[in-house]
Amino acid sequence: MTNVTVLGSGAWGTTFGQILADAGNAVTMWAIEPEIVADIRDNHRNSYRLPVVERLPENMIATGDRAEAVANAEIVVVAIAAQFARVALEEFRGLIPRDALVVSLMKGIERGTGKRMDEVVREALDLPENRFAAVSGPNLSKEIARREPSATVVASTNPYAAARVAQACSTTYFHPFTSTDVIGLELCGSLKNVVALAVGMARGAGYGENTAAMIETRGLAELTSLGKACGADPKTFSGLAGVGDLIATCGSPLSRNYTFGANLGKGMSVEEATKASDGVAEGVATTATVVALGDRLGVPTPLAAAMTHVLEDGISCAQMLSELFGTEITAE
Ligand SMILES: NC(=O)C1=CN([C@@H]2O[C@H](COP(=O)(O)OP(=O)(O)OC[C@H]3O[C@@H](n4cnc5c(N)ncnc54)[C@H](O)[C@@H]3O)[C@@H](O)[C@H]2O)C=CC1
Ligand SMILES: O=C(CO)COP(=O)(O)O
Repeated sequence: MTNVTVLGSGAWGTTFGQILADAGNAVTMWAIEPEIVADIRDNHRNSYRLPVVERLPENMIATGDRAEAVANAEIVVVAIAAQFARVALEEFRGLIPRDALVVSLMKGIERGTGKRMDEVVREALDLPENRFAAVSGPNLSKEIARREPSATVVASTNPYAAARVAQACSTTYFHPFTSTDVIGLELCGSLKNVVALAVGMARGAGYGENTAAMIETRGLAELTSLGKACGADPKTFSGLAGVGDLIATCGSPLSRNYTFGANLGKGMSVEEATKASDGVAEGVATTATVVALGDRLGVPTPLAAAMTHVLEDGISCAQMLSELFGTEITAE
């Protein structure tokens, strides 16, 4: 049994807390929202972010006090909306025990700095690389909350840390694999959200399988070239965190990114789609950062660029797809 604290009690944070509790750990949930803390603590529910679960496990408690939340933690898991991760984690600086591992579940890139979540978490907490791990894979929270079988990848440059975190979240229905490719894992999780926005948009506009397959395949190529230029292992992109997560996210209305895109495709504005979203659609903030990253590395990012025009200039799905094609005929 390990003492694990989860920072952020949204849909995925709470679901991951349930996995950790099912795996036999003592789980403490922390949230910035007092009503969520009270609901988990008093009712064993998170009716705000995860109503699909009738009763959360008994070995899962909650507090809104930062110092109390992490005082005895051996593993600290971070599941906060990516754009708020830095500011939220800076409040925990100096509070987390010196030997605790810190794990990011987040799938996004920080706007302004263009930094991945492994960089943001380590900077905010002043954390050495060997105490960091990231978890990413085809993990739609509502399915896993119902304990449907699924798998994920735990990556750390420290194989001991990856193995320890994988052990802590291994259950009969949730199977973690390990990896040392943190950069690849982070990029897969963040960039697939941009692809899911585009596929959702095409679906919302009424297009079928060919269009979806085209966006997914070209999106994967874009994600892989960017990843390679950043030093990622290309194998990661064909694994669970890459193709696996693309299949899950681009194919399911349970994905907030897919649904956000679908709402745009049906004619909603970005503001309307944001209001309609059931939680954070990380791809919205990540899209422009992908274009900037591509520009910096000299890697073309036509899909992210076309989606930036959707999000910033309101172009239609048909215009987005025609931008994606371009006018030049090239080798695949
Ligand atoms: N929902 C899912 O199926 C999955 C989500 N993820 C990733 O996990 C991360 C969290 O996702 P969800 O829990 O589903 O999102 P959510 O929208 O349900 O919850 C977001 C969380 O961020 C917290 N937050 C926002 N601003 C904050 C601040 N300033 N200080 C402290 N906390 C703050 C909220 O309180 C909430 O707990 C995202 O990066 C997402 O991409 C990864 C895998 C699966
Ligand atoms: O990352 C996810 C599934 O693996 C969840 O996707 P959304 O954030 O789009 O809901």
